[in-house]
Amino acid sequence: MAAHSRIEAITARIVERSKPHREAYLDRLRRAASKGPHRATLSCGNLAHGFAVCSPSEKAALAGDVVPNLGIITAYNDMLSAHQPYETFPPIIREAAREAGGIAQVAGGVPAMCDGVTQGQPGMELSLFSRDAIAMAAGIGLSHNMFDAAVYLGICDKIVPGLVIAALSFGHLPAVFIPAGPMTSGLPNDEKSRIRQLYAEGKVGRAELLEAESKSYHGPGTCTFYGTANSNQMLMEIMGFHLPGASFVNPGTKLREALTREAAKRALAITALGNEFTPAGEMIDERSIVNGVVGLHATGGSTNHTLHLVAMARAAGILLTWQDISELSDVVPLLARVYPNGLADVNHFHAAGGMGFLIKQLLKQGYLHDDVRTVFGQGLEVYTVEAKLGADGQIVREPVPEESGDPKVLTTVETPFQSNGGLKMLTGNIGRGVIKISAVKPERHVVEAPAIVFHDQQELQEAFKRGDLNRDFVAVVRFQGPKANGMPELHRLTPPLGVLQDRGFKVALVTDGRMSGASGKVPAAIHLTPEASDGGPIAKIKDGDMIRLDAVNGTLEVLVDEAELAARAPAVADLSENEFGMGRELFAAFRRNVGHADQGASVFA
Ligand SMILES: O=C(O)C(=O)C[C@H](O)[C@H](O)COP(=O)(O)O
Ligand code: SF4
Repeated sequence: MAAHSRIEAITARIVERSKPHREAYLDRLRRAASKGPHRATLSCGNLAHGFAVCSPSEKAALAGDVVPNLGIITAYNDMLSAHQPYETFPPIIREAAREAGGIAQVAGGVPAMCDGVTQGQPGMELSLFSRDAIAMAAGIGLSHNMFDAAVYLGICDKIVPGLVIAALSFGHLPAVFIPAGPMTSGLPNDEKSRIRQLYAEGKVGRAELLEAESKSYHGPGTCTFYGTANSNQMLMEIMGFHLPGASFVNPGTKLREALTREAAKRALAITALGNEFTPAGEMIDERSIVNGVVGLHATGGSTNHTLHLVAMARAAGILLTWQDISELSDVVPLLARVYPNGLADVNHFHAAGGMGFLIKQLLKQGYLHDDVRTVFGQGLEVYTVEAKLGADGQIVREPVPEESGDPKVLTTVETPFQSNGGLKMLTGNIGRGVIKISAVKPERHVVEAPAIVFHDQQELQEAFKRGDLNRDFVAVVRFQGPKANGMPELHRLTPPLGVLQDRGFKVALVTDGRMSGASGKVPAAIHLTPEASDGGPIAKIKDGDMIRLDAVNGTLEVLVDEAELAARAPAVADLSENEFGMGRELFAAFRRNVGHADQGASVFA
């Protein structure tokens, strides 16, 4: 079915805008691909180093140019529950490669930060920059140029975006992303958040809070809320980087291992040495990017992707804007209710029909481009399935049912939870920002209240503890942009602002910083650009100024006379504390060179 007319029109606009960049990108990619297989361009010395630890038969194979070699880029570490399962993946991939007549080598590792561990801590000021550092690190691994395809082991917030930027920078190579799957369900996310609010009010102690947190985050796998990490899994499947049905199968299961083996074999099958050559940079085009944005809206995905998708697209010469994202949100229905947009978690989403059901529903009314290339072949129709383990241990893929397994979690395109995706761009005299309202009650979509200005989230938390915030107000938390301090997530603001909102006060947040993909219930205008440290008007707001946040009409205004606002001297913040400690001194060049939020907050362009 042809794509929805508005989606076709927005896609065509992106194609037109991107043309010079995309054409230059594809030209570079095709020149690189023409030199493959890439080992043939290496000297004997290069090769000898590259296969020094391989077996004699592997050396003989790698010395030639007919046996495909798979590069593994791994983001394994024990800090992220989601990435810990990757410890055992390389030997499984190597064995699967051998079974398929190929070879696999770990090309390199990349760093991975758990935003849950660094949330509210100085380390969070490295989080966004870690995306581009991950892309660089993956590039270092791939630059050995020993490979005919690559598989990427990464799941969480900045890791998948960084790996996609690398995969598209090495777009002449096929790229398959291999997930490890979600943690099994523990303490429900809404119960965890209730305990957090009780702790913020001093009604429970640290022991009760730690018990609740530990019951929620209790084992290997991705945290089960629908934050940035699980939005990444959705994106990788709907954009065709995952195999069909791979995203939300729990780690440590036979099906998980079978999917890992299958992904390794599939990557070897789509190299230039075979008949289905699928270079990543040709596979991903404007339609794939639009499909990703559609999936983000249809599932109420993380606001972080208003940064990451822009940066990822740019790596393939595709220019995606917040206006595109906002206009797609206006037409794409919300079909999933997963925490923080509901009470369910990703395991419930998967059990209700998961990605196969979602893609089938969106294809039905042309919300997705079906005529796209994927690692599994041509078109998205083959993704309207559920992957299961057959009696012989092989993967079988069955068409998803017509009905949702739980209509309260995953609904049909005929009966959406909302007629739009709830991720809006905001414009006005404070600059440009974004707001996700899929988790905000309708009566809070418009907030007008006096500003209270803070220069970091700790100040707000202290004011809350002093009892100074029991009133209607808009918290303006500024000097949190990429040039100021790396644009941290300010997710620790969610409990106090949630308590005040539950007490009946009209509260909202306006910041040049970020929120977590797990944030949601409080109206928050985030990613304000230009940021306070870059001449942004947010630096001119004073305590008591009336702020009007209107998510219905997409506006954000400080209600101050234009001449007076222009005449005000911008506030200045002392950021000396943000320049050193916990590695921040290592990222000074990133703070100096990072681009605007609506350009992806990247150091690359
Ligand atoms: O968006 C994602 O995927 C996240 O990683 C979520 C946040 O970064 C949180 O920090 C982790 O959730 P909390 O335990 O509520 O702090
Ligand atoms: S989902 Fe977020 S909090 Fe959970 S392991 Fe990944 S980065 Fe850490």
